[in-house]
Amino acid sequence: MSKKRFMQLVRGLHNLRPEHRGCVATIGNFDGVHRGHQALLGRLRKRAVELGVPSCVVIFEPQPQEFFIPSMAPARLACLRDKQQLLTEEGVSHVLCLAFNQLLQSFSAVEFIDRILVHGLGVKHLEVGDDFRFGYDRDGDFNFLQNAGMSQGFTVEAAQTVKLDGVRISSTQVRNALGAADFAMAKRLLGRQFSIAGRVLRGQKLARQLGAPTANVQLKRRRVPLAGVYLVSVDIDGQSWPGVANIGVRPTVISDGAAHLEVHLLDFVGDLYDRHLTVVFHHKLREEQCFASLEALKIMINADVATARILSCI
Ligand SMILES: Cc1cc2nc3c(=O)[nH]c(=O)nc-3n(C[C@H](O)[C@H](O)[C@H](O)COP(=O)(O)O)c2cc1C
Ligand SMILES: Nc1ncnc2c1ncn2[C@@H]1O[C@H](COP(=O)(O)OP(=O)(O)OP(=O)(O)O)[C@@H](O)[C@H]1O
Repeated sequence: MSKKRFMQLVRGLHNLRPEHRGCVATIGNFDGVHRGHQALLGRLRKRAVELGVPSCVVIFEPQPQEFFIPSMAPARLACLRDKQQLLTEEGVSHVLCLAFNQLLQSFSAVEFIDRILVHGLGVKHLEVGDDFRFGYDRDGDFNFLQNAGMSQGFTVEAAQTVKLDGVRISSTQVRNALGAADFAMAKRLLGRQFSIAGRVLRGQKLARQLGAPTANVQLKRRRVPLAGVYLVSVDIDGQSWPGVANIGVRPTVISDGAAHLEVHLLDFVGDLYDRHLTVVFHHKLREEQCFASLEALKIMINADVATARILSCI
């Protein structure tokens, strides 16, 4: 059954309207919306129904680690658009996206509760994970929230940790699985296959000369948790095509130094510019390499395509 729903994105406290107030809420990065997040969101949904109020997820953009030390921040599993999509599928009524900046990072736990939860959202109930911490120096925890809730008129509950094979599911664990090209493990942690979605941009048109036209999927400088050449399938308007994808800086050709996602769809004829694609990753074929010539790169890409045909049985 399709879970297609409507969700409203509210950017910044100043855009909150009276109808957003009096909700049940949760807070966090929700990068990738893995199975731990999904369990928490299930509880949130249930509470919203019981209390007859909307549900709200408070997220930050950039994510706090990206604000503090951008170069050390982990790769993103999901950009804001992906999170919006995934949280919509989880039945969230609205997402409050706060800019994580100097001001927000300076909020003490008391200020955070006061300004965001009480004055901003008029929260009735808060659902958090049992390890949740917040506020300047992460000095607010579950007990702190519960005490604040008792004096400010909201309830707080902690969701039990969701584990897989005895280990707490986390965005970090998903990134590690992807880094190791363990797509089966990533699927078990996410509850779905890992994919990257984006619009097709115009490339340098070199790929045609290499015998494998590619769709360049926009990454908007987002750091992704994969690098190398992969067997993929590509969803376009409900149809799925097998393909090979490269994520990397393309050392063989003159490039801008940024990571690109390029995908060649097997046996596809047509124009993909400006279309929105979802690239689903299945298997790592090899690392990206710097070849001595375009001819050598062409031979390797042909070999990648041949391997992909064998693996996807076409
Ligand atoms: C399956 C596949 C494998 C690739 N492997 C490499 C590689 O190992 N090294 C590299 O420099 N570029 C690699 N590329 C990227 C090509 O250099 C790139 O597709 C080409 O430069 C065309 O770019 P354009 O689409 O901007 O014209 C690969 C591309 C594909 C589709
Ligand atoms: N496995 C889990 N079980 C239950 N709750 C979880 C689980 N993982 C995260 N949560 C809760 O979901 C909310 C959002 O978590 P958040 O995305 O910030 O962290 P995370 O998934 O643990 O990722 P990271 O690896 O980056 O710490 C928090 O309240 C957190 O406690």
